[in-house]
Amino acid sequence: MIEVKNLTKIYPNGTRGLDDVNVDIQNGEFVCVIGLSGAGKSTFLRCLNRLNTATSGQILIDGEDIAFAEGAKLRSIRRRIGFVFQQFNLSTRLTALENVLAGRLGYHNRFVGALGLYPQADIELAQNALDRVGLGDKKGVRVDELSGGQQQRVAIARAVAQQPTLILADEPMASLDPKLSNVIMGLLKGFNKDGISVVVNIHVLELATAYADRILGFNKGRLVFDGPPSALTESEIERIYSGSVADL
Ligand SMILES: Nc1ncnc2c1ncn2[C@@H]1O[C@H](COP(=O)(O)OP(=O)(O)OP(=O)(O)O)[C@@H](O)[C@H]1O
Repeated sequence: MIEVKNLTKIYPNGTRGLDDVNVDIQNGEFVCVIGLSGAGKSTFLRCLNRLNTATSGQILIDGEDIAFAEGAKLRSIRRRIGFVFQQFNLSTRLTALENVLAGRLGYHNRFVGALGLYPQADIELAQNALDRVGLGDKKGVRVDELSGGQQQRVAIARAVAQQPTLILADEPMASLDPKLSNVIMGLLKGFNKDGISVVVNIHVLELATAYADRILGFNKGRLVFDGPPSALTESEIERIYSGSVADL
């Protein structure tokens, strides 16, 4: 369970990326985060796994506050959180399997990755993850020879190979042909059904309402909606999307 309390992020230039956000996310939930560009969706996700550090507040993951954790404590929490980026963040000169194996790095010392000395159990886990995203036959292919959609599926397999309790996905379809949106959301939903909590930033409202158990709506760094898709009335949608992008 994730408990976010009074989370505020003020960037060095004074922008409030997050403004006093309070939210609990239960184990196994599929949460979609919506809002205009600049509303704070990425800041929220990046604070949850500490790619960004908040200015104040708490982030309790299973009771442990990670908002300002460092060193071994941060590493041990982070390895159970998979992150899927808009731009995939793969090592393009490595194969699909090597990229997925990188999801295991948090479990080993630094020589294992550098020398490619992954245990057989990791190789099987990575192969299974690639099979689950439908790319088992591409394991030996360099990822720069794969399509964007295939690369994002490799990135999802890497996150899954971490054996995470939580996957965070920051606009995972934004760099892809819209036709692939349902493929990516479907994969995330499948892993969610296995018990992994999923939080996805998404700008397509119809996809958010189709897949989410719960929607979080941000506006100018503030959480202005928290509820199931069925509670997302026209007036709530207006509240979430009020203000122009230029104001933010
Ligand atoms: N590194 C930074 N330095 C200063 N301001 C930043 C930084 N990163 C984000 N911001 C600002 O913080 C606010 C929230 O940005 P954030 O990227 O979290 O929004 P978002 O909802 O994810 O938008 P998008 O959908 O465009 O990615 C915006 O006003 C943005 O300009």
